[in-house]
Amino acid sequence: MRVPLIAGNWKMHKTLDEALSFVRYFAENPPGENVEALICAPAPLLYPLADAMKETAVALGAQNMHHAPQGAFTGEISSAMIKDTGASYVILGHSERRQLFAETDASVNLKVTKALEAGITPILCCGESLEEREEGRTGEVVKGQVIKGLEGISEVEVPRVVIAYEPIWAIGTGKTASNGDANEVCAEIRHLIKELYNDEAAATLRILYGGSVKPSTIKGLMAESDIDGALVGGASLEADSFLGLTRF
Ligand SMILES: O=C(CO)COP(=O)(O)O
Repeated sequence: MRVPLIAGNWKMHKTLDEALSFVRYFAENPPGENVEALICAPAPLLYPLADAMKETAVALGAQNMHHAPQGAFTGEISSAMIKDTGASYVILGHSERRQLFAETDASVNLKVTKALEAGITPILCCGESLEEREEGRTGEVVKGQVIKGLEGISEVEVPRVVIAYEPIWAIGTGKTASNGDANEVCAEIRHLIKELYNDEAAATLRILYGGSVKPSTIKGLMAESDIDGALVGGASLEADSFLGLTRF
């Protein structure tokens, strides 16, 4: 049984005060039952949030990491640093990082490998651009990103990976893939995992949809066969809205 995962990606939002008041709200208003709720916060907030979240049923994640254990990489953070904070997830290969910070499938693959080694759950992001969708290349692009992102990951480790399908054209635009279209791509990803690994890995690995998900749209998405949760930007910033996402 795959436990649904509702993950908020705060991106570059929130000061410490704002983040702590968000968490205080959760101490009083727990997320829905039988759902794993996760906030992926900016790096400077990880230590104080881990401390504040001890009282809540919400897990904590980072939004990126470097693959090297340490070194001359100004501005970067390592898997050990993330682990030290108490965070247990990391988003890797988000389309914003691929587009704005020149991340490649190869660099994302190194990060996925190192996150697993460190005992941190990687959320491997994939998704096509509008142009790629219009050219009918969605499946090819997404599968390529997943194959390359998982290169060298063993069948023992792969069930621990979370894959997030986020069509680029749906991120922050208010345009969402239809439930059926989102599910179709998630099902293709699951089928690919079965081909690359085995039935058990495909049945265990969680696949999220992301792109303008809101409390009003979560129920329909979660009713689909191959969508195991959501990776949410804008609608995860307000505590009440995030809470609504976990109660579908
Ligand atoms: O990029 C996203 C989550 O990682 C999606 O962002 P929005 O929910 O704001 O569209």
